[in-house]
Parts: sequence; C-alpha cells; structure tokens
Amino acid sequence: MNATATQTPLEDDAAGSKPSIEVRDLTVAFGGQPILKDINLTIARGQTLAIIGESGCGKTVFMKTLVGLIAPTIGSVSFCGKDLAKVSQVELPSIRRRFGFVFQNAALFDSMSIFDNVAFPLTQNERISDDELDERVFKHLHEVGLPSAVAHKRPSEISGGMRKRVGLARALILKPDLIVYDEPTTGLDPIMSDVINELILDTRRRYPVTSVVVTHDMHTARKVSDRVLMFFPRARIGEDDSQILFDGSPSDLEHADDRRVRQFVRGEAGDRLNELTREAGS
Ligand SMILES: Nc1ncnc2c1ncn2[C@@H]1O[C@H](COP(=O)(O)OP(=O)(O)OP(=O)(O)O)[C@@H](O)[C@H]1O
Repeated sequence: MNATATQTPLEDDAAGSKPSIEVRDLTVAFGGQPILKDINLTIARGQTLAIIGESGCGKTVFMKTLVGLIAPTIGSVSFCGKDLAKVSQVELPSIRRRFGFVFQNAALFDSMSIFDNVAFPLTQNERISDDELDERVFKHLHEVGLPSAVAHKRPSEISGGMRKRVGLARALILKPDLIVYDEPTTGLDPIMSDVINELILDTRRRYPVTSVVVTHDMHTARKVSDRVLMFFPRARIGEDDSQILFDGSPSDLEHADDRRVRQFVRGEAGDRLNELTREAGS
C-alpha cells in the first residue's frame, strides 16, 4: 500500500474547478437546540480562513462539521465536491487522511518519542522504508524549526511551544489538502505565538493547502488569514438574523458595519456587559 494507491480519486481535483469546501444550509443541533443554523459558505482552495467569535458560539462545532467529525443535522458539507455524509465507510478513511488536525493541546502520545509521534500518521497509512520514514520525519521536524535532537525526546520533555510545532509537523506529514488549527496559539507567550503564526504562513507558502484556523487571538486572525468569519451565538439572535456577523478581509474587521464585530475585535465588553448584568438580575 502506498500513498498514491490509497488516495481517493476525487474526479474534480484534477480540473481544480470545485472549491475546497462547500457548506449548504447547514444546521447542527444537539438535543433539539441549534448551535449553528442555516449556514451557507464556500471556502476556496488555498484559502486561509480564520473563525472568530465569543466562547460557545459554535466555532469548534463548525470546524468539526467541516471535517466530518460531526454530522449535519440539516444540510451538507462537501469536500472537493463530495458530500461527507454520503461518502461510504470504505471511502471515508482515505478522505479523512487528506485532513490535517492541529489540536489546541497538540494531543501528542505521551508514551511515544517525538519521532514516533510525527511518524504515526505515516506508519498507519503507508508502507515505506525506514530510510524514507527517517527522511520525511526529519524534514517535517526541520520545517517547523525543530532540531533533530528532539526526535528521541518524549512530549513531556519539551516546551509547550515545541509540542505545538510537533503537532504541526505531524499534521503535515501526510500532505493534507485541508488543515484545521484549533486555537493554535493558546497558552503561548507572544513570541512563541508569533512563531506559530509564521509557521502557519510558511506552511501555506510551501503547500497548496486550504486552512481553517479557530482562534481567540486577534493578532493570529489578522496575520495568518486572508478571510475572517465571525459567528454569533445562535441563541442570542433573532430567528431570521444571520449567525455570521462578519465575512471578509481581516483588514476590514476594525471598520465592520456591525458594532458587535468592532467591539469583539477591540476586546470591548460593550453591550455584552449590560446583557450579562440583565441576565444576572432576571
Ligand atoms: N457534542 C455535543 N453535545 C452537546 N452540546 C455540544 C456538543 N458539542 C458542543 N456543544 C455545545 O455547542 C456550543 C458551542 O460549542 P463550541 O465548542 O463549538 O463553542 P466555541 O465557539 O468553540 O467555544 P470556545 O471558544 O469556548 O472554544 C456549546 O454550548 C457547547 O456546549
């Protein structure tokens, strides 16, 4: 088995005519409670989309729905023209391997060395020689600025920033078409946060990857993305109002028409403070 043999032949890929992701009339509800409702959008190939919005507005639910980890309650998510909910169980693994995940806490296996952590997706999906495995693992470690010497260490023996970089190396090793970053800079100092931002940019320069970055870090959203989406909690808007308060260029955020967007990006409590006070008193 090799990488080429397991790749699903997405017929639209070759032409490059289809957008990377199409979300149509998406509603996701838990226990009858909609978290996301009537979402429609298209993410172009190679685009880096940042998703912002206050805690609990559904950013993570949206990200998980994009990669098929949560099934839409209504509507569809298509990847390169394929509706993820309609893909057969046989085909699903070969589509999933085209998604790379960078988790908030890096989600490394503590009992494995850094080398084995980065190698893991490869050894699970491809049969390659030890030499090639070495070459690819070290190439990806070096790409994220880690020296070969870390390869034999365990995750507990390196810093949080290094663990995030190992998580990125692991996500990239199968050359994904789509990479999702969940809070990539949370818990890092400003310098290390910017190192991660630069790596996200560098990754995009090296690979024609579509990226979705869920973040509370406005510096990250502005720096790495070419498009920003801001969600608002479904429960706090009118039935017919759009849950997407902003969909545009990061440079337009500061001057968005919607006051809630401007307040959010400036980190101003504004109306929310009054709402919370009212809720507490009711
Ligand atoms: N599997 C689930 N079952 C039930 N409710 C869920 C499930 N997953 C998420 N939720 C609910 O959906 C809402 C949105 O959660 P989500 O994690 O997407 O928010 P978020 O915008 O990513 O928040 P944060 O910025 O704090 O990470 C929350 O109220 C959460 O409790």
